[in-house]
Amino acid sequence: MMRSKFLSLLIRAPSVCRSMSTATKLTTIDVNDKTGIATLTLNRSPINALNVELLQDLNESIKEIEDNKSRGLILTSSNDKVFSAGLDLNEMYRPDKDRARLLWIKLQDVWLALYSCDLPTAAAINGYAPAGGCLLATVCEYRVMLPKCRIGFNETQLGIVPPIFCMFNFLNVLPRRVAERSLSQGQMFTTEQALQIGLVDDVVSSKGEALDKCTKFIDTFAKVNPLARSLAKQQFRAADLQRFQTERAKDLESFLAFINHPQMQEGLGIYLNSLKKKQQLNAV
Ligand SMILES: CC/C=C\C/C=C\C/C=C\C/C=C/C(=O)SCCNC(=O)CCNC(=O)[C@H](O)C(C)(C)COP(=O)(O)OP(=O)(O)OC[C@H]1O[C@@H](n2cnc3c(N)ncnc32)[C@H](O)[C@@H]1OP(=O)(O)O
Repeated sequence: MMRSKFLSLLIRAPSVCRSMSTATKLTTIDVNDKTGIATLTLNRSPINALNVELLQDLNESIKEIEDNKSRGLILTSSNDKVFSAGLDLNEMYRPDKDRARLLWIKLQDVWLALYSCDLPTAAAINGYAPAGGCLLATVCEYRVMLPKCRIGFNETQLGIVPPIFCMFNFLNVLPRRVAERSLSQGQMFTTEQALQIGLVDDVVSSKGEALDKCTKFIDTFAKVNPLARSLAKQQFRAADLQRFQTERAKDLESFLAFINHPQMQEGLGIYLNSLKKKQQLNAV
């Protein structure tokens, strides 16, 4: 209630860029008054690892942007090196059962909200985007990336089976053969490789340019009837959405079974440790 009152006040404010930031600030929303486009920024320090709270916040922000009839949604990160490090591995290692369940449900919700989003969506990938980071980038309709970053679904490299929604995203973006190979090999692509295979649409040298490119992409729909555009998008995605709904419960149980497997736990522990060790080495 308070929140919507606050929002309506902001909407009337005559600023060029109005902020609809959520109270927790794990994501922020800025709506450009000139273009009507909302920029949704991931803002969980240090590396936008997707934990329950960030995913919950992301869901609320997507809904807020849709409800406020923005003209489009641009997803980006406040970190200048990492778009998102993917799922927070601490939620999966020695997990709290209820939180692990919630984590997966919230991830499914975010995917669903973006995959079926009425608005045109674009990702300004201003840093590394492994696994869940790649999921957020490839669920959008357009991607632009900064140089010297990496993107991809590295799950199989970690002994993890990529869920079906990773497959849906890749099949929307890449030729089937490339999608299958890169998912099953857990390939991570440099920015330049990603451009070459079509995983990203463009490469630019700054975040500002990335946001401009995303705005231009969304502007290409300016003269298209919004309902027709939205229904055409839904039509393309209907079969995936139907399959997702059919398999959603099973997908959740598979995830829980998978992360609770002793071998998976051992592997996760080693991997988490190696990430921490990397920092220790850097400090030497
Ligand atoms: C039906 C389905 C059935 C089964 C499916 C099962 C599982 C789920 C499957 C798929 C969905 C998605 C899965 C994932 O997203 S798994 C996460 C994969 N992510 C990664 O592998 C990224 C690892 N991180 C990195 O490569 C680098 O950290 C990064 C390039 C992102 C940033 O590098 P930078 O040098 O800037 O920072 P670091 O010093 O490396 O990290 C800082 C700090 O953060 C910790 N860290 C890093 N990544 C994670 C993470 N994903 N979760 C939690 N913590 C992370 C790192 O250890 C450092 O911590 P500290 O030393 O304590 O400061």
